[in-house]
Amino acid sequence: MIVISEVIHPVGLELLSSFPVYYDPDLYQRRAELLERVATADALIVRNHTAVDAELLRHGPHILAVGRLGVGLNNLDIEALRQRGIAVIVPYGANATAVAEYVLGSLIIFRRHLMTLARHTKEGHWKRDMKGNEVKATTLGIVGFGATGQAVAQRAQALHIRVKVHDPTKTQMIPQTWRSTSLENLYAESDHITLHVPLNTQTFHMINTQTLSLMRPDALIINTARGELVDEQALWRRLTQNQLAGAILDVREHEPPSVPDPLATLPNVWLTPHIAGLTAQSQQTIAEAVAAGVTTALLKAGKTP
Ligand SMILES: O=C(O)[C@H](O)COP(=O)(O)O
Repeated sequence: MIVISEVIHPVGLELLSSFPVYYDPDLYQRRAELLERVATADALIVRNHTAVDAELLRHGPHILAVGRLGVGLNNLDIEALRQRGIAVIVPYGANATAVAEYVLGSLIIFRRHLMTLARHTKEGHWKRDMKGNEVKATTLGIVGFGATGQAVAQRAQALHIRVKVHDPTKTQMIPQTWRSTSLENLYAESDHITLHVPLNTQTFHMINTQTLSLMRPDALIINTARGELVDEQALWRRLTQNQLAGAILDVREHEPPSVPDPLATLPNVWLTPHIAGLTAQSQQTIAEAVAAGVTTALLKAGKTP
């Protein structure tokens, strides 16, 4: 039995249809039932809401493979999975284009004030005095140089944006002209900063009062990675002191954020519901890759459809 506890593109269900599948896109919300369901599971397929931890693995003694319909792994206890010898299927890079297009698209729209102008114009105004800025010759600081950071850098270069990258785990892969001497310098030099690192103990609240103080007052922060990378209270303080141009946040410390949401009241903060990586194309590619990976893992373990 393959248990799928969060939403998957239909192509994934089709590809897995030769195996018995239990699919409930809301199952992650009912933990007790999920723990019962995994008792007979050979494989589990999740997005970012299902905590695949020691407790779940205890309840799923037969699990051979875990498929992740995305690339962030902070909801998976990787060490526990490794100890059990469970195959972890991750479609690395499959939503990099989606995220990179979101980052560059929203950056241009923000710097040209296009959301405000489109609203004003529909309201009957003809306001031609709100001059936007070009992104050409500005500096984009990219934190993290995995598949997504690389996709952002390539597109930024095509737009004649100066690219600065910091990723101590991939220094040799970063072209010399893109390398930032330190994270502090990247923060200080960038007109726009975009985060593409995983959430872990080192990256939790990496954007905080101290690091925000290094940034220029006209800097824009874009976070499409994980909400917990940003100390939202510190960000709110910085924004309300007019010490930052704005923030584009696709991910939040709590999802959905609790109401009232102080950040939502600020006009220079744009919020989207964790969709930067979600396009028709990325979801299809991800489902195909995870279905193929889970199938291979099950066949290898002698589980025939
Ligand atoms: O980790 C990811 O790839 C993105 O945050 C999307 O996550 P999701 O597919 O679990 O929604």
